[in-house]
Amino acid sequence: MRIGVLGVGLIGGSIGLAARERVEGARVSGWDPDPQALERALERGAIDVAAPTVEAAVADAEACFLCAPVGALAALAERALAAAGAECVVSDVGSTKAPLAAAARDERFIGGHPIAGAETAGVEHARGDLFDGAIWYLTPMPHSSGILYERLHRLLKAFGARPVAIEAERHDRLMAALSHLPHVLANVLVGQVVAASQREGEPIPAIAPSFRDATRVAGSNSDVWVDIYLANRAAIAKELERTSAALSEVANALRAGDEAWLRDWNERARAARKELVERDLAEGPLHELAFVVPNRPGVVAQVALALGREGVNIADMTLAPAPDMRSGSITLWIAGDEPARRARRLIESLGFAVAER
Ligand SMILES: NC(=O)C1=CN([C@@H]2O[C@H](COP(=O)(O)OP(=O)(O)OC[C@H]3O[C@@H](n4cnc5c(N)ncnc54)[C@H](O)[C@@H]3O)[C@@H](O)[C@H]2O)C=CC1
Ligand SMILES: O=C(O)C(=O)Cc1ccc(O)cc1
Repeated sequence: MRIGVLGVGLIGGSIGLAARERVEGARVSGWDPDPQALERALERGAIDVAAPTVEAAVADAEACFLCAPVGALAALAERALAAAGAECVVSDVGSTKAPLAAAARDERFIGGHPIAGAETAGVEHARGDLFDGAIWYLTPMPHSSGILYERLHRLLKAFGARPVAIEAERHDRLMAALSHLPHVLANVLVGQVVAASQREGEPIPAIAPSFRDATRVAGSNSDVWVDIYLANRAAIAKELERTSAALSEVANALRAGDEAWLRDWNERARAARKELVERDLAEGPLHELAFVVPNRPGVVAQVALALGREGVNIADMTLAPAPDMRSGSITLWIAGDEPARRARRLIESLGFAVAER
């Protein structure tokens, strides 16, 4: 499979490594506006070929990933889509999806976002196993090609990831809370401790483990994060307002010396964190669900989004058009008895009869 990677940094480089290590016959063509980054990607074995232009990297690709900072993605998508063939799926890895709204009008474009990474930058830190077990959000539109969605899903599975469909706007609101807020808070925490040290006229004698854990992502790659903050500024600002309100509530309980409130608040946080972390790890026996759908645009996106919305993970999928091309057979593999039951109910509620094999 020929794969184009535009922007060969931490994430683009990891895609290149994952493809070259795990996808039979993969040939990765990379491009980056920074010639040194491109050279380092070649040295690291993250790409097979250093392409001289976007067009050359994309020319005969079957899949193309846009891996530049979010602020550069819209223009890059336009260029890549103009150069890509009719059968090439074009995706991106941007941490926010709103900037790709125009590109998403093309049936070959399916937005994406791996929830894996690091506070580091550049291909030096890229890893072929970076996406193992990681959720990889996909944002198909009703007009997105079902065939290309399936190809992308399969490729991401080969990278070790767990693709999950979600609407672009929901994705951005969710990420504001789940990823962007922790990055803002890490920066604020560092600032608070520096200010406390100055106020006390004391150097900080020792860094507590809790401080180290909670501030790991402080000051992450500015080239990437300033773009994310700007692209999702309204949703992040809203999250910060909610956070301020929550902090005020804690401050009030502290001033009042409200032991019962503090105990209950702390217990609820422990239980909620445990549930969130364990839910991420939950797996189970694989169920194979097959159903026939009419061959109309949007049907794959409709099914994938319905399951994604209810937290049902599609472990694997295949799509087989009938010979007359008027219908197609979709097979989904769902891990866990309860998620499989839920998936079946959801698919049936969309009007499709499900057979379990
Ligand atoms: N770092 C992380 O943990 C994660 C990052 N992302 C997203 O992945 C994307 C890339 O981030 P990283 O790989 O971490 O950054 P990076 O800084 O390691 O790599 C970015 C690369 O893009 C190149 N670039 C800059 N402008 C470009 C353009 N116009 N066209 C093509 N390439 C261009 C840079 O030269 C650099 O090599 C960002 O959109 C980010 O939001 C997504 C998930 C995780
Ligand atoms: O290092 C971490 O914990 C991260 O949070 C990495 C990360 C950064 C940006 C993303 O859009 C997704 C994941």
